Amino acid sequence: MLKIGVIGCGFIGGQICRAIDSGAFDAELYALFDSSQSKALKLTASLKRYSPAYMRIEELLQSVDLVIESASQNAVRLIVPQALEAGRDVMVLSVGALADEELREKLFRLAEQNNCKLYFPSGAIVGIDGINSASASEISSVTLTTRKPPLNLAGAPHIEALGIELEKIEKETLLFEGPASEAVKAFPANVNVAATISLAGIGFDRTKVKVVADPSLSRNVHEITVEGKFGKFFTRVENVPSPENPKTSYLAALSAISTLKKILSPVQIGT
Ligand SMILES: NC(=O)C1=CN([C@@H]2O[C@H](COP(=O)(O)OP(=O)(O)OC[C@H]3O[C@@H](n4cnc5c(N)ncnc54)[C@H](OP(=O)(O)O)[C@@H]3O)[C@@H](O)[C@H]2O)C=CC1
Ligand SMILES: O=C([O-])CC(=O)C(=O)O
Repeated sequence: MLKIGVIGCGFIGGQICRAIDSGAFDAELYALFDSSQSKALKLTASLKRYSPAYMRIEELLQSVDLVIESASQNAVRLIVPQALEAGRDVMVLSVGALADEELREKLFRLAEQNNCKLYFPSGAIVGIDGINSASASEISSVTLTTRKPPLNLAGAPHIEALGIELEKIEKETLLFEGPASEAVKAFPANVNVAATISLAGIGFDRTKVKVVADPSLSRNVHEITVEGKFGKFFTRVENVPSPENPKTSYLAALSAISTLKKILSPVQIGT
């Protein structure tokens, strides 16, 4: 059985743990880590089948087969290189960290050198399958427009730096427009999806991102437009936000669970 260690026990980590705990996978939830030990212990106490140990990172990396990062971009920088050096496969949710070219190249090099897999789930968007297919030929443009209820953007460096008063936004307002490389730094907990799109498609500098605060919304909406030799496609998803962390959409957790299913399955559907 595949032994799994989850780093980050918030909304996505919790959903992944509960899915494994349901017994639906040929996998064992073996270890947890979170910067808040009490959060990890509370999660363990809520499980029925498994009782994952709370471990120091070094111990966790020596004990599991697959590491799932569902913590933060900082955790990717600190922990994922060590995980790959230890020969572990890694699923990364805080994909925005890979906008850093040096880190990205390091992770890809370590994965190759150590014969490890790096998995980036589709997250809160639909259309990564199409971008993957289209990228087998030429893609000319990719645009992501993310619309969220204003308060779901709270705490983002862009909002803090510009002193934007989110609670005073009364109509649809464009807050950011620029390349994915800048978007993921401006909104590290809101547009990791821009990084996933960049990795699948035409890179962080050519992928265009708009972030819009819209007080008429109750859902996190992501629209993607892709043009290339294949033609053109447009996707739009209206995501139910997590009640625990409304920046994050429920679909992001489901995509991680689905990626785990794909890893364990002999049958692979979709690109
Ligand atoms: N790829 C995608 O499509 C999506 C990606 N995400 C990203 O996935 C990640 C998880 O999201 P979500 O579950 O909603 O987040 P939560 O905030 O609910 O949970 C994250 C947990 O990880 C902890 N944590 C943060 N940094 C570290 C660290 N360095 N080491 C150990 N624990 C850490 C946090 O602790 P504390 O609260 O103390 O910081 C928190 O308990 C986030 O980075 C989020 O931005 C989210 C949605 C979509
Ligand atoms: O969950 C979402 O809607 C998207 C998100 O937060 C991210 O990509 O970081």
